[in-house]
Amino acid sequence: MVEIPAKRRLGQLSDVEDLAAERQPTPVHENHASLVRSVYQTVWSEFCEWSKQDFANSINDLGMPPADANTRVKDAEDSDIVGELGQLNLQERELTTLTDPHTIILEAPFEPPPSYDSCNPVSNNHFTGDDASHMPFLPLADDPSFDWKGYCVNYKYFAWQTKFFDSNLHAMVVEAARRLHEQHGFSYSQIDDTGVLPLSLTAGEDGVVRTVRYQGFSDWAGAKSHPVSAIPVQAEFKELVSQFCNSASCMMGFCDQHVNWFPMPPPRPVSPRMQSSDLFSDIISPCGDDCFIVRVPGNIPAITPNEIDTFNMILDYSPDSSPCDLATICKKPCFEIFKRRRRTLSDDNIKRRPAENTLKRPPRLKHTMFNDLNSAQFKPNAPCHHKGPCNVTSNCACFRNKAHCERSCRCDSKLCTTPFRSFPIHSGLEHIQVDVDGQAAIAFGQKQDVPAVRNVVRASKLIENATRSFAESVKQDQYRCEGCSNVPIQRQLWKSTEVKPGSWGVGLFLLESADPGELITEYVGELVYELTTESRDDVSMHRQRNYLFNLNATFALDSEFIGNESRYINHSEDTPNCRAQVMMVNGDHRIGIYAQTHIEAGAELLLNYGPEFFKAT
Ligand SMILES: C[S@@+](CC[C@H](N)C(=O)[O-])C[C@H]1O[C@@H](n2cnc3c(N)ncnc32)[C@H](O)[C@@H]1O
Repeated sequence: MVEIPAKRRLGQLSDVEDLAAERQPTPVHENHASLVRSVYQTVWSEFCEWSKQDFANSINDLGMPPADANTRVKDAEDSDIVGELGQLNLQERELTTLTDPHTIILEAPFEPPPSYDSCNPVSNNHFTGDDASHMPFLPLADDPSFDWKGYCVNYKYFAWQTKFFDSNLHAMVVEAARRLHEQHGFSYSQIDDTGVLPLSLTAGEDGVVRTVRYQGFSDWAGAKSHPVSAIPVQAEFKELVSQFCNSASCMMGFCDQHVNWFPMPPPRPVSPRMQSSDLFSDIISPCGDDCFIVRVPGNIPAITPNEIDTFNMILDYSPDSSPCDLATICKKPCFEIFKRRRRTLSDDNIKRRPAENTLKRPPRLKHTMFNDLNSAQFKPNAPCHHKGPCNVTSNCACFRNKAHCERSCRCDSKLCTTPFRSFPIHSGLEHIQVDVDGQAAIAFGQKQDVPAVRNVVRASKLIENATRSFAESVKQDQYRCEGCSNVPIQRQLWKSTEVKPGSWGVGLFLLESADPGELITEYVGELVYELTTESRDDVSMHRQRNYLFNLNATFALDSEFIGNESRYINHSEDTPNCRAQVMMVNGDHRIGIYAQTHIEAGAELLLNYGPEFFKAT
């Protein structure tokens, strides 16, 4: 019998995977490694057997009859057709049967087009930091004038030496892990601890549990189901949660930029607050014929222990989810899930959530104030009066205090950075900010360095006046903040554009007109550190095409490999019609492209890249 280490005992569980491990029967084999080896070997031989047939089918799909065991692939030296075009004879069984060889000589009547790399479309910045030390491929390998030796200095390995992803190997490892987990009660870390499988399941970013999600798999019937869903939900849960962005001000789902900086805290079990009958009130329409609101649950079929575990785990963390949602996750009919929930969570033990209008208001502070963990050292900033964003150039207190803007900086009028607009009123206070719907007013006092001045103004008369004059000011467009481009950037209110041949290679053209100061688009790409900027520069300098944008003291934005249409905006020193501006948006620096003059629909967008750009390339 294998001893479960003390830290894995119930009541001291640190994570979901441990929980999953606890729910499984204790492994009965003395030697984990030999069991893992034997399961992996079985999977391996099943897979190889299947892949032979799969290979034959693939060849068949290409129009060739499947090769039999006697088929011999011709050696290169046997062949008299190597390097020549031939006609494929589909009637023949031999793999290399090509007939009627002839050579075609193409005379190139035009210059080859400049080589373009593919660029994946994205709508927001992605954090890359530094490129890995392995090189995916040698760029410009067919260009003798490229200094490939100099370029290689930036890397230690070729990717195939260290990071070669063999999807067949992944499929086998995942299937072996599934069998070990489901049939023998192994957790992922127990499997990894044996060191038998050729790939680690849990090794952070490179662990199969994570990378398997991005892989395409062949349709191997040997795996019980698709390998991704074959991973037991219990073990995947913690991994999945960590993929969500935990930045309160980020508006992107599956945000790639903050995930490493603001990791989600580990999930914690939640007490149920809804009795079974309460669940009906949340459903607007049935999810299908099996929905619990239309079908009376009768006898329900038995389910496997693993399915029960999955169901229990989801109830632990999300007990008040609708049965319709639970049914989708558990892949079971909705009425069945409802019945199981009622059986598992008895109404007698559920303390109902009070109806909304009986909710007790939490005690309020008398005044809304800053709440800083290090309050003794905390010095609120005076609002900025400089032009442009809070950055290294402005060197203002917001910038020096880092992230201070996100919490407190509501810049002075004409520089506001949130959905608030500022305007003066005659109230003895410096100015009042009213939100765009005119719902609330916040007063700023004369002395911004006293925290208490950020009181919510309670005098309803004042709010009423403020709201009225705000509405008037908006109508008259008097207080339009020229520098306030955060709202359009946050909401990605981009203009329609078109990419087509422009003044230099490909360019970007407006499809609708833009007025001065209007946001046209955001320059997005990879956030990279300086070292990576330098190594990427080797290629862009050689090609004379560069998509790097200096963002701040730490990062550059590179839209060479991922980006949006803004990467095609060409340069003009004398007649630029748009300008780039680095904005601090909810704590992140982002680059907005704004109209500098009135731009008619159809015009090419032109930006002044600045004096350094063409010196560098
Ligand atoms: C951000 S990209 C602009 C899109 C680029 N035209 C393309 O085809 O992908 C910047 C590159 O465009 C070219 N470029 C843009 N404006 C230029 C100009 N006024 N003079 C020379 N080259 C220019 C340079 O090769 C520069 O490195």
